[in-house]
Amino acid sequence: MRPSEMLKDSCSLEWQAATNHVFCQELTLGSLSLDKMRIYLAQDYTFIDNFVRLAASAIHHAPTLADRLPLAAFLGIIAGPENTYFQRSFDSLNVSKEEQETPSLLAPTAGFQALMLKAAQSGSYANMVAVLTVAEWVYLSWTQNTDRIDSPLPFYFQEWINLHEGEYFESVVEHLRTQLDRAYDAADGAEKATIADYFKQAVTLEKQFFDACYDI
Ligand SMILES: Cc1ncc(CO)c(N)n1
Repeated sequence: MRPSEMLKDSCSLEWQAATNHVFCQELTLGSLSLDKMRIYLAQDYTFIDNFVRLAASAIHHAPTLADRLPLAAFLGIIAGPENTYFQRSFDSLNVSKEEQETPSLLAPTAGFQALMLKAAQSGSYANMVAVLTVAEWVYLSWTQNTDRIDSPLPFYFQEWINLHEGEYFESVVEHLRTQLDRAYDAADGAEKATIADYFKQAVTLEKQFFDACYDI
């Protein structure tokens, strides 16, 4: 079995909770309250900032140019179309400049920030790709797990789905999983335990990140 599959299976309850979350179901059905979407997007924009920094560290630590380039190309999507998506959504949903730029961080957002920083500062490529793989694979999985409706969704729902499904995004997740598989295979016992810990913490935070939008 691929190490990435084994890591996923070792926290399957948390994985199911994150990838079948009511937030994702409501978003894809168009029934998600706009207040929850505003909270989510403002929190997630700070997640994206830390994701870009962690991905940049991973790009630096990847073994070869061939390993580096797919993540570098993906950062271009985040810096381009995904960033524009956030700006257009903030405008359309009337999220204030203050909420966009300096929202008070909810606990899972702060937790993710700390985990990403810790992974980057560990200097271990394996730890970095463990967190990055979870972030993208959980999103691919929820787009695959959710139901769709025939009538058109507002762009701030539809484009968030589009950014996390399809052939290109599947190739990003496959690249990250392959990087994680190799780094895990090359790790010793203690390092493997650390990688598994990063993986599970990230999955738990993904679930809590959605939960937090309902707690306010
Ligand atoms: C919290 C979170 N996890 C994963 C993704 C996917 O990039 C995201 N945008 N936000």
